[in-house]
Amino acid sequence: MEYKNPLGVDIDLETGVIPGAKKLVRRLSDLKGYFADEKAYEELLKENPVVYEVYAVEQEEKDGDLNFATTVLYPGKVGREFFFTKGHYHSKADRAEIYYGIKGKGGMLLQTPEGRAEWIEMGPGTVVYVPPYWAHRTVNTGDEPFIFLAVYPADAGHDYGSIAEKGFSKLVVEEGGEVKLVDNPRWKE
Ligand SMILES: O=P(O)(O)OC[C@H]1O[C@](O)(CO)[C@@H](O)[C@@H]1O
Ligand SMILES: [Fe+2]
Repeated sequence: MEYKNPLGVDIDLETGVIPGAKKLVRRLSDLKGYFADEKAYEELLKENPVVYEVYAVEQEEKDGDLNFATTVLYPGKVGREFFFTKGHYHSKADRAEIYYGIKGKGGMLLQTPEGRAEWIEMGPGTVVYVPPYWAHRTVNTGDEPFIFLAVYPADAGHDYGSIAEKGFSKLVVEEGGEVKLVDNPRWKE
């Protein structure tokens, strides 16, 4: 038997950086078609801000193993809609996931393939259980970076397809200084 070596790393709780992790950067241009307000998107694209960064420690895609990653999701809006991660189902749809809030303020938007949406507020210390089959997207509803940890099966994979095409059934927007969930006009089952 070949055993893997255990690993301990210290997440920088201020910046979300995991030393030695693989870094991925997603700018606004990587989120084309994702935001409802296309005019506001084109306008902000001139600056093309970084929307989020991911620091991932990933294993081979094998049954039984675990990956983990921090995400630093920056504050901002496209029109009324708060900055978010792309969001995905898992390629192996029955794989679950755990999120843990580290810093800042936000939430998770989840939905079933039929479009039943749930919103869970997140702050430092919040644990979110993402059950099998639920798509998940995190949203920054605050004015500082929203940082969290995700732990997910190494063979879960990311299925971005349907979310990229039609989004979630709800949009997370600012209305009169408050966070509101409204129907996404582009959503269809
Ligand atoms: O993969 P997305 O939807 O862009 O969101 C990024 C975050 O979600 C994960 O894919 C985990 O579900 C992580 O890699 C990262 O924390
Ligand atoms: Fe996931």
